[in-house]
Amino acid sequence: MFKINCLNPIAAVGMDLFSDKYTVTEDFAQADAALVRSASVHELELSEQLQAIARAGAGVNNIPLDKCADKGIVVFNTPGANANGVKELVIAGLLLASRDIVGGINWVQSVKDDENVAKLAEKNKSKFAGTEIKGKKLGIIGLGAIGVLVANAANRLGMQVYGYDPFISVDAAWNLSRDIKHINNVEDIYKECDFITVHVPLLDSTKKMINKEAISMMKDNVVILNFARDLLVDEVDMGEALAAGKVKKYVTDFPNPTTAGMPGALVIPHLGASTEESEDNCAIMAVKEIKEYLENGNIKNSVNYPACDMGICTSAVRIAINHKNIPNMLGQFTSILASAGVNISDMINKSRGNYAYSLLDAETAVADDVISQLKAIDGVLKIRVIK
Ligand SMILES: NC(=O)C1=CN([C@@H]2O[C@H](COP(=O)(O)OP(=O)(O)OC[C@H]3O[C@@H](n4cnc5c(N)ncnc54)[C@H](O)[C@@H]3O)[C@@H](O)[C@H]2O)C=CC1
Ligand SMILES: O=C(O)C(=O)COP(=O)(O)O
Repeated sequence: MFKINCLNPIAAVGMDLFSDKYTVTEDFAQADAALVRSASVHELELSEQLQAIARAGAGVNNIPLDKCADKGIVVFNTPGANANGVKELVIAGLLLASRDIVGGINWVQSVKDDENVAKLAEKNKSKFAGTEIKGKKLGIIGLGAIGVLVANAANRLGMQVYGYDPFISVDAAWNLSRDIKHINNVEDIYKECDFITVHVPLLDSTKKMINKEAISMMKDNVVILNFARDLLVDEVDMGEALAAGKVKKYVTDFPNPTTAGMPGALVIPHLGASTEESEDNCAIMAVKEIKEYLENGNIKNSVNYPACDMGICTSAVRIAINHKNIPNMLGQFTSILASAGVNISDMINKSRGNYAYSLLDAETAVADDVISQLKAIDGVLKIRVIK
């Protein structure tokens, strides 16, 4: 029986995929695998029993990836599963920044009991007038699952779209409309665009990428949208740029003590992925990843271990070994098995950075002391007999 812990509520349509071989535990310390959305895993103790964590979503900055890898815990995310939800909110953000829809709605509430509300509206509506997005220049930093959808949608709404992503994947490039202007230097986005939206992961290399220096290169009255992570933007610099009138609006999906009351900021309570469809898509993908890993040892969409697929085990035994990516690991595995008279029918070994993963299928049962010998090899982080 596998024990699953949910650190956040996970959509039922995903949880329902767990068969009667699984049970849900309230206790993270007892779990074989955990599901999480934005809850932080950084402070949690990682038990020996924990095999996998699946992030039902894209950003994995709430999970200590290297610490997990070092304990042989495979971390997954669900690439693209919530991208449409975010894209739609970004389009809403473009519109909310262009016309004072929020101010107008709040104003109506302030006169809602006046019987002349209709006349008052006609008299006051010019205070909330704005501009259209058609024809304006939109710069997109990060053309992954979300950036590409935003680019194509904004293009269809008549915007001139500029895209920057030095690490764009082949798939993303294929999906990008040919109308998107390919930018090689992010400064060209800063200098040219009326709207700039950021869709990169939070990494050391991207932290505070939108700062005083970047903003100083931008057009006056620029609108900046951040549906990626608050720490990508130096929000103290942002507050100053809004106060100085350099930035017209800062649309962010991340309330915090700096942004929540910031004049000129439109702050949304992290709703990008909070749609029924995105929540369902993420839950289904995350649960399938965990099941495939626990039941067959196969790894798909991991962010700290290599992809690895040896199908379903048809031999007597399957052993999964999470280990360091150092020389002679396979040599040691095979010689220990050979000395024990175990014939290997199939095997696979994949590496990613400092970590590697091996699956070995054997034709006969493998004794516990042989597994103990494998476990004792220097560089082995975790070992499981799956079947
Ligand atoms: N507001 C919300 O609810 C949500 C927010 N997010 C955030 O959005 C981020 C992006 O999500 P996805 O598009 O699904 O991820 P993704 O991994 O598909 O795309 C990220 C893209 O950023 C690019 N990139 C990395 N460093 C870059 C740099 N320095 N300059 C330009 N491009 C760079 C990568 O090459 C990749 O193409 C996530 O990491 C997460 O933080 C994601 C989903 C929901
Ligand atoms: O997928 C992401 O990166 C998100 O930011 C979505 O977060 P959530 O699952 O809505 O807490």
